[in-house]
Amino acid sequence: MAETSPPVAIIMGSQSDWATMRHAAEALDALAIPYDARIVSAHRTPERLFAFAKGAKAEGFKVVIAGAGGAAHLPGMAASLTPLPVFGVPVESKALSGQDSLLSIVQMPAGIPVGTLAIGRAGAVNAALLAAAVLALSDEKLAERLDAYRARQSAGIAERPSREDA
Ligand SMILES: Nc1c(C(=O)O)ncn1[C@@H]1O[C@H](COP(=O)(O)O)[C@@H](O)[C@H]1O
Repeated sequence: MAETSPPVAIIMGSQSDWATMRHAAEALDALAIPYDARIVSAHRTPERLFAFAKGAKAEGFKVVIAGAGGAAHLPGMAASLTPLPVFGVPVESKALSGQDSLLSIVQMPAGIPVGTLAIGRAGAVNAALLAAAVLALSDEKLAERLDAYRARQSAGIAERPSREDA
């Protein structure tokens, strides 16, 4: 099948996850990496999950970023259905502050890995940066953009703390 999809799929269990997952999208934007963002739920849209994950590689995706909260089965189920690398982002839940999401994603049985990130925004950003690092292995121009991103980040950190917040 012809490769038509962008390299990164960002999937999430619910519209409510976008507030977190948009940070992954913004990090990919900053690196000029195209992506497709979709709502896919192992619980609420299992057929959609199955179709997406079974077809993701043939569609042309290279990496999947999957964010979910609470009983966050989406990343693990996606990983069970695709050979692509899956990075899981635990979305912060109201009841348990994302501890439930984190443990649901990180405790995969040996054999079906999900690269699990931190809870919330930092995890979403870092999932995008890990996806970028994977893609940069075979894309020299992207590797340069990733280096520049890190250099800008370093340059933006003051050497001494401002005392204004004290
Ligand atoms: N964890 C999952 C899955 C899944 O794992 O398939 N599908 C939806 N959800 C999660 O339910 C939470 C609440 O969803 P709503 O805000 O729609 O009630 C979301 O964080 C979503 O990721």
